[in-house]
Amino acid sequence: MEEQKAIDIHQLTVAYDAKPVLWNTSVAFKKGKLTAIVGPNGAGKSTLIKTILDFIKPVTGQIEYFVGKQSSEYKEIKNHIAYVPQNSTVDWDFPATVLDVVLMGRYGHLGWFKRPRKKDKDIAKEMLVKVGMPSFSNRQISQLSGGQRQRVFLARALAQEAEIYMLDEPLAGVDMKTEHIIMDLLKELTKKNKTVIVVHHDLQTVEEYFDEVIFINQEVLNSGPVSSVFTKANIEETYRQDRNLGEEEDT
Ligand SMILES: Nc1ncnc2c1ncn2[C@@H]1O[C@H](COP(=O)(O)OP(=O)(O)OP(=O)(O)O)[C@@H](O)[C@H]1O
Repeated sequence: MEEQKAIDIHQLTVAYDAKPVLWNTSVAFKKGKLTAIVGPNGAGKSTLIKTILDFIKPVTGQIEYFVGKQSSEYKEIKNHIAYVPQNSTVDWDFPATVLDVVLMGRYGHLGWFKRPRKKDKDIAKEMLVKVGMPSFSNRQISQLSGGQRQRVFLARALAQEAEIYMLDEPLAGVDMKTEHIIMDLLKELTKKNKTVIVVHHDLQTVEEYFDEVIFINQEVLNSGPVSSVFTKANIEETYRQDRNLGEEEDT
């Protein structure tokens, strides 16, 4: 049986200030799988995620989203995609409690009055238990460590009860215990046939953690099951210095 797609990307080119950073990229993310996006700094990994999330408009190309069977446009399915941004890109001085942040994940589920109901609060609290932070509900987010912040953002994504989860470097700067908590929760999602896409930097753990891998360096160079695609040759091709033109120009 052919595997179902969650997201299908066709010939995507994305540019900043008319300078392309992703070229003619075609790739599919499989439903119910845990996929790693790997590639060197500046390869376009975050750009790909942000384009999927409609934060950036591509120069050319299309993205199809499959929530259920039919292909849809982003605006129709946006509540079904949860996003955990890179820790470093978030303003953590913003005055909000941990529970406020996790409740933001419920926004797409709120009714006419846009006020969280008891059910939303219960789900948010349940997700804080899942990430091992039930006693942090009333803590200001500015008063959290890096690993705790990652877990709060993961709890927010889980509270959204989405179909597709996109995480940009969720393991950056976290200790081994937190890394295992995060990866166990992501695996649990795929067991419920949810799709999980992770920008990942640690090549040592790709085989242990992921089902699928996408090698990217300004274009998708290889993609498929980790068992067949995560090879030395593909790693070397992706991380070859002379490939990363964007990085070299500024140095
Ligand atoms: N807002 C922006 N304006 C202009 N150029 C940008 C912008 N964001 C990213 N870039 C450039 O686009 C290229 C791809 O960046 P991107 O953040 O997608 O890479 P990445 O693979 O996620 O890198 P990293 O592993 O370092 O996070 C880089 O050359 C970067 O300098």
